[in-house]
Amino acid sequence: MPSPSAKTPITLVSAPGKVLVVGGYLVLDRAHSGLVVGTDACLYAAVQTESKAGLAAGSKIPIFVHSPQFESAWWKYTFDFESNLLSQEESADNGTNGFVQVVLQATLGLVNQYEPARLRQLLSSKESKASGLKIVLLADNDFYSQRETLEKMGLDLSSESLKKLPSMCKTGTTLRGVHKTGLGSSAAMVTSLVGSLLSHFGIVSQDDLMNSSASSSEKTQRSLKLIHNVAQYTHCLAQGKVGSGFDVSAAVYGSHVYRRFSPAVLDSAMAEHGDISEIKKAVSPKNPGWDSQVVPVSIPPRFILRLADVDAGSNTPSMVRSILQWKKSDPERATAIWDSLDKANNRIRDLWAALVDASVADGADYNSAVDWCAKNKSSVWKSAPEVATSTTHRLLAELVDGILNVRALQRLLGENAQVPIEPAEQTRLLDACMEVPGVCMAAVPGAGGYDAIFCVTLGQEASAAVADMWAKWTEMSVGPLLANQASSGVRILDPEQFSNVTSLFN
Ligand SMILES: Nc1ncnc2c1ncn2[C@@H]1O[C@H](COP(=O)(O)OP(=O)(O)O)[C@@H](O)[C@H]1O
Ligand SMILES: C[C@@](O)(CCOP(=O)(O)OP(=O)(O)O)CC(=O)O
Repeated sequence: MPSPSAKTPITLVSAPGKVLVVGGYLVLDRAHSGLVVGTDACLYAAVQTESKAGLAAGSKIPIFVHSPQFESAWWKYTFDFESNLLSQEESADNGTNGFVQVVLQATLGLVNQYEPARLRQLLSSKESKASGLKIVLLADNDFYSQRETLEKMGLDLSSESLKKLPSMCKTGTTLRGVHKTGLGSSAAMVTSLVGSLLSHFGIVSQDDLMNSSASSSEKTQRSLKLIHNVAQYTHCLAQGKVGSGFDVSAAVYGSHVYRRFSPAVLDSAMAEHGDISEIKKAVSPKNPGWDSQVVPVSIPPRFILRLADVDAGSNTPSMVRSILQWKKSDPERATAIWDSLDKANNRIRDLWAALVDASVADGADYNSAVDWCAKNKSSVWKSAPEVATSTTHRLLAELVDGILNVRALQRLLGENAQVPIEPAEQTRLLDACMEVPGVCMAAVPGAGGYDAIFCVTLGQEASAAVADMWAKWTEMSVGPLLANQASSGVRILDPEQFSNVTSLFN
């Protein structure tokens, strides 16, 4: 008879997806910032310490990682706390998961530096049983295209159909084969896994991940910063490059205005990634080299962010390469476009802030302006007489001009660099979105291309009208996502509220 397993509570941590509303390309340079919105679609990492009979005593901790939504997605590792080395022992189809591997190696190495006794305790033999870690990774459906699943179920590509899918449903394919929707699965996965491991081993306290926000206590800020720094480092290592990091920052802090960190902060850790003491120094919240800035933003009341993927797909790294190459080859023209785009992007950020202020200063004016604009096309807002009398009405009309200006500059950049940032097919779709009454913003997020679009609508009716238009659009297949904007970043959840997660640990 095998002896029953002893288990610790499950530590469950989630991290949101992202939409870079404005700031694509510019945010790669610390001189400029980007406005990033976090979504209520999240990645989840659940960790449990499991002690089982039959595990060999020694210095190697067995780790089992499973992504049950994918085919062939489990990996077995051991972490040796004497040598600080992670080894992959076995996996489905001999596959690897570079992101998971790098996070486990660095985060367990750090736990072993901060609290060596915690890892050793795992293997201290109790009744001849040693312990291992079981980790389950899950994602909300919006991270991956559900087109094929809906097709197999005989359902159309609509929000109503998506709502019929079980939450965190199986994708029917592998991690390599899945079509992503652009919410940033790797950044959210890395952040949730770093957060759950650091929290499981008590390196950051669970309290710090409950209601954390950019305005929380100094101790909470330190915990978030540690998770941020480890997640940025491991994400860069797994990607093999140091990007702007806005996606990891959104996964940690939720919606904000982001200014990137100077890449030099990771030089030593990236160069000698085997040396855990260098990594510890690099990721320390006290390391002054982390100069990224996170300025929280509120999304104006009654704004609804709607997202869609267009299932054509663009290669962001190659677009980035081409844009930067062109920038180098034509610095004068590029600087002029960069400066204009920077101003246009900042204008959007300022208008959002002014609209939030206006909603507080005169709620009645705010609501009546939003009511009126929600029923009319954005092209007529600025010629309505209310522009002269209502602050909110004027700001909404300026926001429309603002996003049209951003789009025009993105097209100009694309034409100059010969990169399809807002290709003609997307222009036609976005123009049609702006024609729907109550739509105040529509553009391509992030790097642009054929990946996705976002719309900001005033209220549910406009949102439904946009979804209707997408369903009828024939030039490209427009797949709505269910996600909305959300304010929270990385956070700890009560596993009891997620029976679909806890059932995977039985
Ligand atoms: N649910 C998941 N479980 C395990 N790994 C995941 C999961 N989702 C994403 N990943 C990791 O992230 C990688 C995808 O990263 P990438 O291609 O950069 O996409 P994205 O742009 O969505 O971040 C996958 O190959 C895998 O290593
Ligand atoms: C070009 C960028 O500034 C923004 C890219 O944003 P996306 O949201 O398009 O990113 P992916 O999810 O990787 O496709 C590159 C960067 O900042 O890293």
